[in-house]
Amino acid sequence: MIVKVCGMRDPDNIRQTEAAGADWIGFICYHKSPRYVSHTPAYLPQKAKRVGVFVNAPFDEIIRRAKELQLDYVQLHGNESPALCKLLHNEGLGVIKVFAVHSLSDFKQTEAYESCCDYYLFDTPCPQYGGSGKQFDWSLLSHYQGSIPFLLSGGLRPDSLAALSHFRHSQWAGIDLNSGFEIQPAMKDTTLLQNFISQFKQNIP
Ligand SMILES: O=C(O)c1ccccc1N[C@@H]1O[C@H](COP(=O)(O)O)[C@@H](O)[C@H]1O
Repeated sequence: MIVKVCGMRDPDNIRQTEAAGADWIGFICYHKSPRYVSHTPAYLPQKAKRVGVFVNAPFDEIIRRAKELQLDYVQLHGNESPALCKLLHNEGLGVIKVFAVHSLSDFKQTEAYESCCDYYLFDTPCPQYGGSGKQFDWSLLSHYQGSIPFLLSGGLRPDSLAALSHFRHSQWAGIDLNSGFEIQPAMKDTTLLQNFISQFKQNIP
């Protein structure tokens, strides 16, 4: 299982999060977010994959930030088209398309992205596009029958372990941790993260 920790910008906090066992570390490149990363942190993850989070950004901006932050993946939270995903994929970037899950009809939209995405991320709908701190109804995911693996996101917290241990889906590939582990926006509690990640990986390998 992949454990992604998102919304980071402080160099020491990034280093400690990587040491805590995060497989992927995310940088929010959306200027309206309180976790916005305006410049390249003095430390970038070396072992963990680097993920940039965007909301309706133009192709050129995504490519510029991908170079600056040495991104492995781009995570797209807006109305990005399959054509844009394809262009980014052709540039050598891994593509994670995000879908806000309101109802089972939302899974229909995923079909158009199957040939251009590496992962999907299912998140809670919110006006700010992400970082809501709220969980959605995971039982809706039983209606997702696509071929692309997905990360589960939205409001995961230190006390989510029990619920995660009961969750099952053949395409479930990982989780995304964000505001539920913060001391303040963009600063994670790395002791909480270390405990959570080690228990998660022991129980759900
Ligand atoms: O965290 C943000 O501020 C943010 C803003 C805009 C788009 C995405 C954002 N974060 C992503 O939101 C999800 C869920 O976060 P949370 O656990 O509910 O706080 C996660 O994928 C973050 O990458």
